[in-house]
Amino acid sequence: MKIVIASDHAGYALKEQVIPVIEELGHEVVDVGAGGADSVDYADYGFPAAEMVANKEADRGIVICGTGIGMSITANKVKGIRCALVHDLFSAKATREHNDSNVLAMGERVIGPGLAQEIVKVWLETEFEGGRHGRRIEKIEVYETK
Ligand SMILES: O=C(CO)[C@H](O)[C@H](O)[C@H](O)COP(=O)(O)O
Repeated sequence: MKIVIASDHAGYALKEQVIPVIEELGHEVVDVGAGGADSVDYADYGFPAAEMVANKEADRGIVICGTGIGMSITANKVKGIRCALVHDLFSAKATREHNDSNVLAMGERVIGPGLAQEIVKVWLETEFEGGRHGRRIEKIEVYETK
């Protein structure tokens, strides 16, 4: 898959730590910044990443800020995006199986790199279950067309 990744300054170090994990799994990574730890605004990086997924220029996205909250709010403003803020392995698996989340948000100030790397692996490798969960997602998509 092609995976777009974005962070602000507060997620930059974790972004650098998860990129090799994504590549080791055989995926292509497109890094849309930030390019360092100087203070920036998460929306300037979260919107371009989410738009790449929504426009099918990337298969999935990973967005990282200090808490993951600003990035997840940003990504979920983009039509077609189902961004899950995840800081545990159960949720990483469940949000793929049940929500077919297409963007993963994490907070560098919340979890360490080891857990974040495991979350990324589980999130990338877990398939959507479909069935009743597909019906629920369709209701979100109908709402988005209003
Ligand atoms: O938006 C956030 C919080 O919801 C992100 O965690 C940001 O990374 C954070 O707000 C940045 O804070 P800073 O004091 O400007 O480093």
